[in-house]
Amino acid sequence: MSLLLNHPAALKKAQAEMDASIGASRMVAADDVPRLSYLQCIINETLRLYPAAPLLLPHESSADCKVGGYDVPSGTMLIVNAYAIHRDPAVWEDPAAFRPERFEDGKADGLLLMPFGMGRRRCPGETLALQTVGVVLGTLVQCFDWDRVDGAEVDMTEGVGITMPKAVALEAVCRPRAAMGGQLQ
Ligand code: HEM
Repeated sequence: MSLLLNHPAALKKAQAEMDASIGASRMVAADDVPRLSYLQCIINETLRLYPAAPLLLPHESSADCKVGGYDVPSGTMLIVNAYAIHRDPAVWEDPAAFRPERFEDGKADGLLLMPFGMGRRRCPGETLALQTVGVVLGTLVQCFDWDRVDGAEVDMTEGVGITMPKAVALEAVCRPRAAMGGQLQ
């Protein structure tokens, strides 16, 4: 929501997708999420810029191995900096920019996006998490018009932690959309 408030054109585009694919006679449901392609692009782009677990979880090598030419002995703690990988300018064009369109039409397929980790210890809750985020964000976009408080840019400064909190909690103004009145009673 913070990124959408700072990028009103993306918010309008998400709302238009919601209106075209679902309309106002019912609220977005879990099985709508897979076909809301722009909403998915927004979620991917948000998890790219602000992965909830920026260093994933610590891993330990179970055998001697080589990673990127470095010898890694068995029993070494390995930390993967997904935050840096997601902002690598060699991979992502204009990496600091919020641009959900970079994920449209499979354009980012094959690029290293790993907010849920990779391999055998990848997050087992990924499907549930993406479905839940899709329904919650989709509902907020479908049912309300959003504005920043006094028009001021939302502060995106990152706080400190194993997960990445916002340093300044989000405050925003929302108004029920007239067309959704029937659903919000
Ligand atoms: C947006 C939401 C979520 C994000 C961004 C997320 C991200 C992650 C990440 C980065 C890891 C570590 C992967 C690695 O180090 O390779 C992880 C592990 C894990 N996640 Fe999630 N997760 C989310 C939601 C969930 C949910 C909803 C569940 C359960 C219902 C869940 C259960 C787990 C478990 C059990 C592990 C440990 C897996 C293992 O070590 O084998 N996560 N998650």
